[in-house]
Order: sequence, then structure tokens, then C-alpha cells
Amino acid sequence: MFRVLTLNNISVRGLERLPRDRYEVASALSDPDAVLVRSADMHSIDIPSSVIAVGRAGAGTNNIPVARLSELGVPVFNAPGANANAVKELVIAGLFLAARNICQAWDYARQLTGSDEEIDVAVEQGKKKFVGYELPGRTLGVIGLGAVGVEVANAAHLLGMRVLGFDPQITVQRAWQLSSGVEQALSLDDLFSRCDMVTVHVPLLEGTRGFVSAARLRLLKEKGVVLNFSRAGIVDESAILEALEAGKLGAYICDFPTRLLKNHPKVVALPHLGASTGEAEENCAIMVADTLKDFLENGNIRHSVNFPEAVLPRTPNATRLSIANENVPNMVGQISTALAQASLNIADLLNKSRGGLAYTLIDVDGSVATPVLEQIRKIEGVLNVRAL
Ligand SMILES: NC(=O)C1=CN([C@@H]2O[C@H](COP(=O)(O)OP(=O)(O)OC[C@H]3O[C@@H](n4cnc5c(N)ncnc54)[C@H](O)[C@@H]3O)[C@@H](O)[C@H]2O)C=CC1
Ligand SMILES: O=C(O)CCC(=O)C(=O)O
Repeated sequence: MFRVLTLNNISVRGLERLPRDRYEVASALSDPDAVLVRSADMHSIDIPSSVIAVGRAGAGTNNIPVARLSELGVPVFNAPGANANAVKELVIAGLFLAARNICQAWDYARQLTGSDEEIDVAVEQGKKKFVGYELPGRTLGVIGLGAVGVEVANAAHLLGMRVLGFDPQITVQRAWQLSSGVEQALSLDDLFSRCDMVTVHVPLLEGTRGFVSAARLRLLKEKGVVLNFSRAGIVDESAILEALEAGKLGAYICDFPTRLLKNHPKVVALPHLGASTGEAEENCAIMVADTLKDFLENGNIRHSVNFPEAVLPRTPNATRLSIANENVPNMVGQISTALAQASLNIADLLNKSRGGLAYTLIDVDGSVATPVLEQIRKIEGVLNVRAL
């Protein structure tokens, strides 16, 4: 029986992928094998030593101590692309909110008082404050051309915008998906200096923290717009406030309310709603539950943010060993020697590495006795071993 701890509400459609005869899934249980999480902050909790996998039902993993888990040989899985359409739709809505001053105009209309005739007069007098602009002909800069960024860039291009993209690490798959009408910016500064609106779709990392900075905002066209549906920390909020106050920035549309900005008249801050559609919640939960199940039952690794992709079909009548180890020389040699000394035959083997981590799947004919597993566990550099 595998025990899975949920730290947030995870869509039932995903949890149904973990059959109750083999999985105990609950928001409170001891000694879990795995954790399923959305945005809960795992940096501030003690992760039980029983945990061998963490699944993020979403894209960003900055709420998970990935480096610490890597040192323990624990893979972290996410659901790449599963909520990208939901985020794209909200970002496109954000472009219109900014261009047409929709939230400010709505606020104005809601506070009107008097008779309908008096309201009509106030409407005709007041509406000139909310004159906006149309999107065709305006330039949008998209920073980060991953699952979300590509969808936003393509949709904005279809709306008639000129679109510039910047992502020095764009994958071949995403490059194929990107509309040929999207132009390449040469640098972040190049992008900011040529855009009316800029939207960020990068993970929060040390290298991206605060990279929407005062200096870059100064490059943006007058009354520019910044959209941030990535993470609060990607923008320098003081610089945003300063640019809004100076009239340089026309609007800041984001998914992360903070005390500094949430009540500013030119800010629309939504309560982290990017992925909050029934469809996205289901897609993410199903994808991450499936990958977690395949890891727990077969040791296969797909969609991990810290481990290499490692998928090996199971050999009939074999015991599968799943071994996480440091990526150093002679690990496979020592492991196979331990098996040979126990007269065990390797039927199939896969060894993959990523950065400082390596991962080995070995199908061994017959069964593997506990002392052999202990011997492998003792090899210096081995982080954890399972027999499946
Ligand atoms: N508001 C919400 O509810 C949601 C927010 N997000 C946030 O959006 C981020 C992006 O999501 P996805 O597109 O699904 O992730 P992704 O991993 O598919 O794409 C991220 C892209 O950013 C690029 N990148 C990384 N560093 C960069 C840099 N310094 N400059 C330019 N590009 C850089 C990468 O090469 C990659 O192509 C997530 O990390 C998460 O923080 C994602 C989903 C929902
Ligand atoms: O689960 C959520 O609602 C947050 C989604 C998100 O921010 C992400 O997938 O990175």
C-alpha cells in the first residue's frame, strides 16, 4: 500500500488515478511515501524521511525545496503545460483589462448614485476618463517561451499584435509551436525598449528574481503595461510603484496581490487565479498522479524537474531495482558487482544522469534478497534503493 499525503486540494479526477486498493490518499497521514502539492509552501515544513517522491500539480516548483530533495535522491515531478491554456486565457484577459481600463471603469460605474437619468448623465461625463486603445499595432514582449509563453505569444499575434519573444533556452519543441510571426528579441533590454506591453512567463529562480527592474521599466514605451502571471518575485515591486506614480507605467496586471501594490488604482491584482479552472486543475492532477504512480510502482521517471527522464519497460519475472545515486564514476560498476556476487543476472538496465544526480533502473531475474539491497545502499554515493 502506498501512502500519499496531499498538502492542497487536488482534483478528484487526479486522485482517482491512484486506486484505493493500492493507495491511501489523505491530507493527514503519517510516514507518507509521496506528497502531492499545489502552491503550499514546503520550504517551511518538515518533510518526513519516508517521502520518496513529491508531485506538484502545476508548473512552478519554487514552493518546493528541490535542491534539498535532490540531495536525498527524491524526485520532484510537475505537470508541464497542463495548465498553460488556463494561464494564457487570463493573460489575454489582462491585456484587455489594461488596454480598456475595464476594472477602473467598472469601479466608477458601481459607485454611481441617483436616478437612472442622473446615472446616464454621470456615465456620459465620466466615460472620457476611461478611453483606452486597441491591441492591433501595439507591441507585446513575451519573456519566457515555455508552455505558457508560447501560447500567449501565439494568441496575441492572432489578435493583431506585434509580438517579440525572448528565451535564450527555448526548447526545440516550443520553437516548433511558436507562430512564425513572433519575432525574436535579442536581449531583455532590447525587448523592453521595443514594447508597449510586457508579460513574464519564467520560473522564479535566482537569475529571474527582480529582473523586471527599474532600469528595464525605464526602457518601456510611455504608459507601458507589465503583466506578471509568473511569480511576485520576478518584478521589483518598488520599481513598479515608482513607474506607476511617475506615469511611466500605465498599468500593472498580476496574479499576486501584495500590500505594496494591491490597492493602487493602476494595479489589477488577482488572487493567483491563473491555473484556477476546472480543466487545468484536472489536467494537472491527472498528469502528476499518473507520473507519480508510474514512479512508485515501476520506478519510471517522466516530467521531473530534478531527475533525468528514465523509462524502462518491465521485464517479466524480474525484480526491478530503482537506484538514485550521485553522478560519479563507477556507480553502475559497483552496483552490478554487488548483484554478480549474489549470483543475480541483470535482464535489463537503464542509467541516466542529470547534473549531479544519476538514476539507474535494473531488472534482475528472480528475486533480490534484503542483504543485497543493503549492500547496494552502503555503496558511497547511493542515495536510495528500492526493489519493486
Ligand atoms: N499564475 C499561475 O497560476 C501560474 C503561474 N505559472 C508560472 O509561470 C511560469 C512559467 O510556466 P510554464 O510556461 O508552464 O513553464 P515552462 O517551464 O514551460 O517555461 C518557462 C520558460 O522560461 C524560460 N526561461 C527561464 N529563464 C529565463 C530567462 N532568464 N529569460 C527568459 N526565459 C527564461 C525557460 O527556458 C522556459 O522556456 C512557472 O514557472 C510558474 O512560476 C505557471 C502556471 C500557472
Ligand atoms: O495550483 C495553482 O493554482 C497554482 C498554479 C501555479 O502557479 C503553477 O502551476 O505554477
